[in-house]
Amino acid sequence: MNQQRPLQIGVTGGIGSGKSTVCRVFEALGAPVYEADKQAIWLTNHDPILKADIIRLLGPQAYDEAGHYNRRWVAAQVFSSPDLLMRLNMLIHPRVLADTQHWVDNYRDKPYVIKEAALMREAGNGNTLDSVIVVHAPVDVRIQRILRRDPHRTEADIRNIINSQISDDERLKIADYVLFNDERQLLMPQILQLHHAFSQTVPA
Ligand SMILES: CC(C)(COP(=O)(O)OP(=O)(O)OC[C@H]1O[C@@H](n2cnc3c(N)ncnc32)[C@H](O)[C@@H]1O)[C@@H](O)C(=O)NCCC(=O)NCCS
Ligand SMILES: Nc1ncnc2c1ncn2[C@@H]1O[C@H](COP(=O)(O)OP(=O)(O)OP(=O)(O)O)[C@@H](O)[C@H]1O
Repeated sequence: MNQQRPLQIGVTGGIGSGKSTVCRVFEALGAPVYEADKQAIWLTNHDPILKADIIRLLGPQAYDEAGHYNRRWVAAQVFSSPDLLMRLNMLIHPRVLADTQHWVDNYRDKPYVIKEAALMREAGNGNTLDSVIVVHAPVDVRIQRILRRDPHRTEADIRNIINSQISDDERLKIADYVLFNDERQLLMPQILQLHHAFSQTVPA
């Protein structure tokens, strides 16, 4: 396919909805995937200006003795303080957005690329995305999945994170497509349908 740029597709969803699971399937189908949350963490450890900004915002405990970003401690601070979370987001997101644009340039020959992120249009990501997929699952199912996957988190921790994120109703409003990852509907056929559609669409 000879086109100037790939379609940029966002994948978002609440904690435990199945964003990463969905992205692994897109990847197996040949789509490059940018994992914004993971890349954000990488930047907190490798971008010295960001590191200094985070220490200024949260204090030296944001990094452990070896100088690594202290995710558990930071999570305890920001997921119980909307103001701190917003300030942390404001430090991290401009860097993630810039990093994404460089990344996309590597894939001009692909029909579409995927950007997985906890925050989507609410973090300004929407400006560069052609479509947003919301992965949706009921809260109770998500909590059970996270309790199984992350033994260090309690149900109260998970509910705190859910309350720090936009509501399911708000998230569904920004969706161009919804993937239902509940226990009733099969995920694969839904993903395959989107893969075929994106593979045939030429960006405007
Ligand atoms: C807050 C931090 C320390 C929590 O780390 P921890 O290892 O405990 O959790 P993890 O990263 O697995 O995230 C837990 C859940 O919260 C979501 N999440 C991550 N960051 C955010 C955020 N800023 N706002 C809302 N939800 C978020 C994740 O998608 C996941 O669903 C860490 O996620 C972080 O530094 N986040 C800021 C980076 C960011 O803004 N990511 C989004 C980039 S678009
Ligand atoms: N349809 C499914 N059936 C059973 N388990 C699933 C399903 N979808 C996801 N899971 C499991 O649920 C857990 C959460 O899924 P995943 O990590 O993909 O969610 P996420 O939205 O990326 O999570 P986070 O918000 O924490 O980044 C994982 O252990 C995953 O294997």
